[in-house]
Order: sequence, then structure tokens, then C-alpha cells
Amino acid sequence: MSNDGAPAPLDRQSEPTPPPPSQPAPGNASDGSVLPHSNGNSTNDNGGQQNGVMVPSNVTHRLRLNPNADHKPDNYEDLDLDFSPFLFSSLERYLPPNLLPLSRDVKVRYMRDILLRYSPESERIRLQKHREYRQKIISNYQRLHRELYTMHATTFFVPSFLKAINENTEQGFRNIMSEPTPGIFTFEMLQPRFCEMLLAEVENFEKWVHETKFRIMRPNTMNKYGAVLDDFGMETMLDKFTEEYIRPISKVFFPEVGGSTLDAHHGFVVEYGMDRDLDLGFHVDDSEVTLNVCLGKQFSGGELFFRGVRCEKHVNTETQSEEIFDYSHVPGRAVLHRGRHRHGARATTSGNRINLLLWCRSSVFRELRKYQKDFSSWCAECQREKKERQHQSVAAAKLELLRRGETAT
Ligand SMILES: O=C(O)CCC(=O)C(=O)O
Ligand SMILES: [Fe+2]
Repeated sequence: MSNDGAPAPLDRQSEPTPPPPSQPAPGNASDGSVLPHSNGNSTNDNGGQQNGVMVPSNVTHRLRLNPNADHKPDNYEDLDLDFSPFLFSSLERYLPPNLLPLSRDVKVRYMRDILLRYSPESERIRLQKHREYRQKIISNYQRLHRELYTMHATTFFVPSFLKAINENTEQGFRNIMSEPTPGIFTFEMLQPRFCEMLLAEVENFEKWVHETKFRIMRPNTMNKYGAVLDDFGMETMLDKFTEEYIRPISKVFFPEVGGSTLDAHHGFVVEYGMDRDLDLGFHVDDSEVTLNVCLGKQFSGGELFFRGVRCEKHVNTETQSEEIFDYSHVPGRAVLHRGRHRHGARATTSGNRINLLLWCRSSVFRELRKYQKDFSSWCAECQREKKERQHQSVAAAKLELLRRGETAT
């Protein structure tokens, strides 16, 4: 696909986006909590009497307007829930203070009641089906390298990357990174041995898929090959990957797109070659921050091309010459960029190229974005329009001053 046309939004094919952890703010209560918006006719509610009006009991459930940053939320990973356990941990910080010391069960019930109102039935069924799909794979697929399924930082990452993560300072990150164009960071990340093991695991998984004729979901709307790592058991490991290794960097370099609140991910591999996908058209990712690491093998071509960051409204606006940037993949080396940084991948002209992708998301950022129109802190076109407006108002003020000067003389 050409890089001149309009970028397509690249969505993941299989999994719906989790519902937001915070509620929209239709009515601020005086105690700083937010009264969730509801017309009260949800079929999941138990009726209750309030002020003489029949309302569902959970209409009275409130969340705080701002999260309690000092509160350490419970872990919900061992429970069988109809939403992601991480969503419950995020949402817990928004609970009214009197609920925080209560048992997990009480908190889960409270939060679930709120979440259910924002999750349509069809979405819930889809989530449930997807959970069953994953469960089927996980209970039948024989893992090749068990050590890949839990985080072993020293065998996964190169020492320079681990040192920067431990330092956790902007300078420490800059020491190992290059930023060849604003907002695109590249750095050595994965150990060659880890890349080899992950390649072998993916190959083993695909062999199993082929032998059992299991119909798997592909990673997104544009790749016909590749596999979703979260679907065959790597979700917990990739959660840690996102929270402990990508979020600290994103907090420093991408704070304006929710870099410090990344709380969900979609992890997958994409495969290119003569017998695989050839290239990837111009698109934006369904992520706030994307990590893209080449795992190998031998290949030529496959360069990434970037064309500036844009919000939804401006996604099809023209590219400025300074926004043109091309990057050639190097095995083990990571590229970190905003999901809204328009990009694509040129044809892999020989050999096979396999890349690890981690689309990192922030549910807080997604929720807040719904109430905003101006994204000049990260969209280059919003920024240009804002400057233009400022320029025009300065010009108008100058003209007005001149006019006043003329009438005074
Ligand atoms: O092939 C690549 O390196 C780019 C992949 C990509 O942009 C994506 O999957 O979102
Ligand atoms: Fe992408």
C-alpha cells in the first residue's frame, strides 16, 4: 500500500477495548465524587426505592472525581471476573474512601455494578467468548519455552536497558536512546537469546495451530499473518512488561498521551516475507504508545516510514516535510512512538521479518479524550491551527492599535 494515501486506523481484530475505569462526569456531587449517569433502566439492576422513585440500587454508587494516589489497590488477578482484573485495580483508586478498607468481594461488587452500566450486552458476550477462546488455547497448547511466560528481566533485556530502567531518570533513558526525529525513540532492548526463544515459541504455536486446524484470530485488521501473544498465555508477562518497562519511559517522553497511566496492552507478533504479509499500509495504531521490536530473522527491506502525529480529526491532513522519517529495523532494537504517529512498513523484499508489537493503552487518557477538542499538546495539526489563531489575534490587535493611533492623530 502506498504511503501517500489516507492512514487507516489499525484496530485489533479480536479484543474489544476495555470499558473506562472512570465515569463521565454528568453530575458532580458536592463531596467530590461523581454521580454516574444512568437512565436507570438497566436490566442488570436490582430495584431500590429512593425519594419515592424506583431507581436501580447501583445508581447510588459513586466514584471520586480524582483518584486517591496514595491508595495501593488490591490485586484482582486470581478472580474470575467479567472485566480485566487491572481495570478493577485502576478503578479502586476512584472508590469513595469508606469503601477502601472493605473486602475485595465488596469492592468488586460495587465496581462491577458501575462497569456493567457502561458495558453493553453485546460487548459482554464478546468478552466472554474471547475468554473462552483463550482458555481453549491455553489448556491445549504445549508451551516450548516456559521461561517466556513469566517476566525474567535479566534474560529478556540487555544490561544497558535494565540499568536505565533502574535509574529511572530522563537522563538515564536518554543515555541509551536516540531520538532521530521528535517523538520517535530507538534503543537496544532485547537479548538475542530472548529473540530466538520467542521466534521458536511463535513457530511452535503456529505448528500447533496448523496441526490441530485451530482457527486463530490475527493480531489486527491489517495483518493476515502473525499471532496474538496474549491469546496463548503471555498476557500476565506482557502486563508486567508494559507496567514496569514501558510505562516508566512513556511517563517521561509521552505524558500528554497518557504515558504515565498506561494500564492495558495488546501484544502480538507480525510476520513478513514472500509467503507472509509483504508490507503494512499507512495507519495509526489503536494505542497511546507503541513498542515495536524486531526479533529477526534475516531480511531486507521492511523499513518503517513515519509521517507526523495526528488526532482523529486531522488524521488525513498533509505531511510537512520535517515530519518525513524512515527507519530500518535492527534485530533486538526497539522503536517507541505514539500510537497516533502515522506510519507504515515497506515491503520486506527478501527473507523473513518478525516483529514484536506492544500496543500500550491508557483507559484514563481515553476517557478524558472524549471531552476534549484541542490536542495541540501532541497533534501537529491542532498545534498548527492554534498557532495560526494566535498569530491572527496578534495581527488583529496590532491592526486595532494602528487604527486607534490613526484616529488619535
Ligand atoms: O511491521 C512493522 O514493523 C510495523 C507494525 C505496525 O506498525 C503495527 O503492527 O502496528
Ligand atoms: Fe502500527
